Amino acid sequence: MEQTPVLQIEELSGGYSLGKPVLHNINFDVKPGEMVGLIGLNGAGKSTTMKHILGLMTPHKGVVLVQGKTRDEAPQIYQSSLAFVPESPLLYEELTVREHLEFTARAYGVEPEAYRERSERLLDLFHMREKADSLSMHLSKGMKQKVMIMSAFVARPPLYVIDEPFLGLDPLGIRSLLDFMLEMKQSGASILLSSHILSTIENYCDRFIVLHRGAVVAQGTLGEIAQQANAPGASLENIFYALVKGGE
Ligand SMILES: Nc1ncnc2c1ncn2[C@@H]1O[C@H](COP(=O)(O)OP(=O)(O)OP(=O)(O)O)[C@@H](O)[C@H]1O
Repeated sequence: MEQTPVLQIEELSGGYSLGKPVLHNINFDVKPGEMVGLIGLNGAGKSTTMKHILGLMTPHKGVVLVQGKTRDEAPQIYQSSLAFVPESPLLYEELTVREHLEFTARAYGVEPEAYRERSERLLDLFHMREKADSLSMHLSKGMKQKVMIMSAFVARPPLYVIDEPFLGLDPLGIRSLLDFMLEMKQSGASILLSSHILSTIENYCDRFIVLHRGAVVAQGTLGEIAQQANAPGASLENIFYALVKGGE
């Protein structure tokens, strides 16, 4: 049976000014338990797509549905159904790591018992226990990124929107993140992940959306996009190259 998507993007055109759209007629969805990779060159429109999903930008045309509703139809359900990990960490300098986790847990209405269990596990998993009571302004770049990631995972929403999370993480952090995303996926969560590290995401994502100059030029499983690129059996990197070369 077809599962109802957690995220549906239908005919989305949008951007920063009405006369100059950045996204052109984008269609894709993310179903429960799926990890979908959003890939594209610098400036292809990945972050802009994510900003539309988060409701930070208004579509010029088309809709974004989370759990079947637009943000205007059900703002509270929409907002509490997703967590975002931005490309660059945005933290409150004078809050500690633990305070960030508590703050997010409260905002998402996480029960205290669940919060304790989740936060303890995340502190261990991301090797941040030693820094749990440090102010965020005293953390390294990678540690700040870890706080953003841990905050999203403490909330446990049905949909994670994750923008280039690997930059700045050490190899252990990357592995912890990938393993934890797999665990969330297995428990039914949906993940939309953008990254340029194609060799890393190739084996983790169920499907890929290839954006080029603001339009979807291919989407599907690795095998499906390989067919679309006329590159059967190729690696994600070579498929991607075949899809976007020429357009440059
Ligand atoms: N705040 C902004 N105001 C106007 N134009 C913007 C703004 N942010 C991005 N753009 C433009 O929108 C287009 C898409 O940018 P976007 O940030 O979505 O790309 P991206 O795929 O996330 O790229 P990257 O891989 O570099 O993060 C680019 O042409 C960019 O110049």
